[in-house]
Amino acid sequence: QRPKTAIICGSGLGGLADVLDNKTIFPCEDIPHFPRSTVAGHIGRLVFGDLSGQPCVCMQGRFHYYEGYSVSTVTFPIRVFFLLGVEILIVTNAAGGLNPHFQVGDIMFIRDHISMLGLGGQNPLRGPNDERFGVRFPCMSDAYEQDLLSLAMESAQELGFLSFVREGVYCLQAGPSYETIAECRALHALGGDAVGMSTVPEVIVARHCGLRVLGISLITNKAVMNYNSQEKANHEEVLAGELQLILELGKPLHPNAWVCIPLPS
Ligand SMILES: O=P(O)(O)O[C@H]1O[C@H](CO)[C@@H](O)[C@H]1O
Ligand SMILES: Nc1nc2[nH]cnc2c(=O)[nH]1
Repeated sequence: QRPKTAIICGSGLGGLADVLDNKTIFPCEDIPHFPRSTVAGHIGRLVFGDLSGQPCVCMQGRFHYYEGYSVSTVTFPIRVFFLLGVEILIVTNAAGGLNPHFQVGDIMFIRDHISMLGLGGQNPLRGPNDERFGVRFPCMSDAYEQDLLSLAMESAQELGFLSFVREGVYCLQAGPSYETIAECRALHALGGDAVGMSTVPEVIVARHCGLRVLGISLITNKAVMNYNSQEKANHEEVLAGELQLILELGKPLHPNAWVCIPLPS
């Protein structure tokens, strides 16, 4: 059965694919033209299976611009999903919290994004437009679908997760270095609630070809905003994020728990 939903697992969040039933797994290196995953916490394989009885594909490990790939290579899998018949894309990521009210372990449903890469000219749709996928000038004011966001909020409420579920604006910076204190302050002043190095190019390509998008950030660390702080962003802490959330939620974990994934039928 062809998947209707694709889920991209963020840093350290590949465990999400473990909850699929009837799994069929393809390593990315066996798929023609797919990039290779080079980052710790990104296994690099496509896992097909059923989530709550619905056919899904999970990309266990994504590709990033800072790995040396162009933004169009990073987003190649999205077009493959589209051609497979996927209609809904759920993008997840690990992100640093810019909003002072956010805590480590919070889940942020993405309301909107600010792309430092995109504003700087690195848009995955740059170049000749392939009309088979979408229009030359796609709208992005509705990039993150309100209905999916409301559904996600309802699921979070049903699961009793509202105390640590937020909504906010995700900022993309190119990486791989983490932000300076001044950059964190600037991104927050611009309206950013969380910062990371992924997701936005995937969302742009998904919206171009008409996929419905739900974006979810797991706040794995608080961005350092103050020169007196001794905190230092590091990838080990980012990868521990899922563990932190599992501890917070307690066990046994609801199969869809950490992201409250709503799958519209
Ligand atoms: O966005 P994902 O892939 O979840 O990973 C985030 O975590 C890594 C940095 O620790 C960066 O790759 C950043 O983008
Ligand atoms: N850029 C960036 N990416 C992250 N991914 C997880 N945490 C962070 C962070 O603080 N900054």
